[in-house]
Amino acid sequence: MAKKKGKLRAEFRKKHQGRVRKRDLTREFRDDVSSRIDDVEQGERLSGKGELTRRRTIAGADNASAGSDALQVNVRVDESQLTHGRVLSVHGLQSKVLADDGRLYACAVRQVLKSLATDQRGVVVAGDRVWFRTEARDGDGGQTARRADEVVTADGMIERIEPRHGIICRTSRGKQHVIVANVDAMLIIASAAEPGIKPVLIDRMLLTAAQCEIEPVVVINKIDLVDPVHLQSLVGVYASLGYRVLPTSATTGQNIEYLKAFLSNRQTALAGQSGVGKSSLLNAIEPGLALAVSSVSTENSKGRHTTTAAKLIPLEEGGAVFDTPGIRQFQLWDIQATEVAGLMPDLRPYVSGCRYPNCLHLHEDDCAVKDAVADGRIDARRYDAYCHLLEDDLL
Ligand SMILES: Nc1nc2c(ncn2[C@@H]2O[C@H](COP(=O)(O)OP(=O)(O)OP(=O)(O)O)[C@@H](O)[C@H]2O)c(=O)[nH]1
Ligand SMILES: [Zn+2]
Repeated sequence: MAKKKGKLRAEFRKKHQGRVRKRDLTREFRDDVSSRIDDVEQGERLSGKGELTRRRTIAGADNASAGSDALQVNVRVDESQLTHGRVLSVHGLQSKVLADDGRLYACAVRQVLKSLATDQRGVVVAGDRVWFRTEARDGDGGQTARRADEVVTADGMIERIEPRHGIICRTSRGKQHVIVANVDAMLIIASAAEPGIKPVLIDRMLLTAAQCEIEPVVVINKIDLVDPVHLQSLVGVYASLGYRVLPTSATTGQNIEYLKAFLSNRQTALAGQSGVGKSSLLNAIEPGLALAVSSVSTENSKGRHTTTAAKLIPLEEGGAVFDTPGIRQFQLWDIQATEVAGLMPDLRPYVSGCRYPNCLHLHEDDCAVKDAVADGRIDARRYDAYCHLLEDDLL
């Protein structure tokens, strides 16, 4: 059956020279591959059993002021015939998918999903939850570009991508590219010393987490190198804003068990500048990861900085972490100057009190945010960080 469909698909692709557009979804094609797609939002009924939803695939899926729309395709299929899994990584046209039963598959993506997405490159990303059809190994030869250390047991064809949450995007040449999806939490890792703590970096990452609607946890690693008393005021500021702050030490094991439990039921992205101890923390949490982590950290630096492939690493105790160079060196992405204050919980309550609706809270008169800084309701350091962020990155 799978083979027959594959053949039909190949014929159809050939006929349309590999490019299938929505208007090409004729009855002929749908009958051929039993693909029934229902464009619910545009009210354009093509058949009765599927849906095409327009969703924002931007950082912060529901953030009305950031980024552009992209099509995310949801083809409802008979799931009893399919296997469910998580995409660990994407290599060209192949995705490595971990099925719920622990088997690894090398999957291609059904052509109709690719053709209905606006950005074919981003049709499936690490972290995606997918339904796929398993295929015989000797099928259509989808066994290329597999790394030697990956034990892939079978091939598959991704038929459905579940709706995403927690999307992290990158903009290049004016286009949004989804890097990872279904990020439940973000560890914003700083170190108490070597390198010393940089609150501005923490603030930036907190902004991005807020924009992506991802739960942040501020981890202050290498706590063994300092007297914790010196960190009290900084920790106090973040804690008073409602952020979870966790002092850790990969060396002494402080709070490693807590972190382990936290990671065990989530998909978590790790962010933080080089040398703060991201790999060391992961190794402390799961010593068995040593190889995978050190192979990232010990590659020559050129290789390490040029790779942009996102990878989801499943953990023994459940949960998984994203290892993504692009997220490690967190930059501000796709944030407009006017939305920054609204993403900061301490500034947000005052924004509506400003005289000008588009107030940037810098040099404007009658600014409620500046008034709150002047009488101590907003921490001066946080306001200072806000001004730097705007002036250095966004204006
Ligand atoms: N004293 C102390 N040293 C630590 C701790 N965690 C990590 N280190 C050291 O800090 C250095 C950098 O640690 P890594 O784990 O490689 O840091 P990283 O954040 O993964 O760095 P990149 O891979 O460059 O992004 C290593 O020499 C570690 O031994 C800690 O809790 N305490
Ligand atoms: Zn203002």
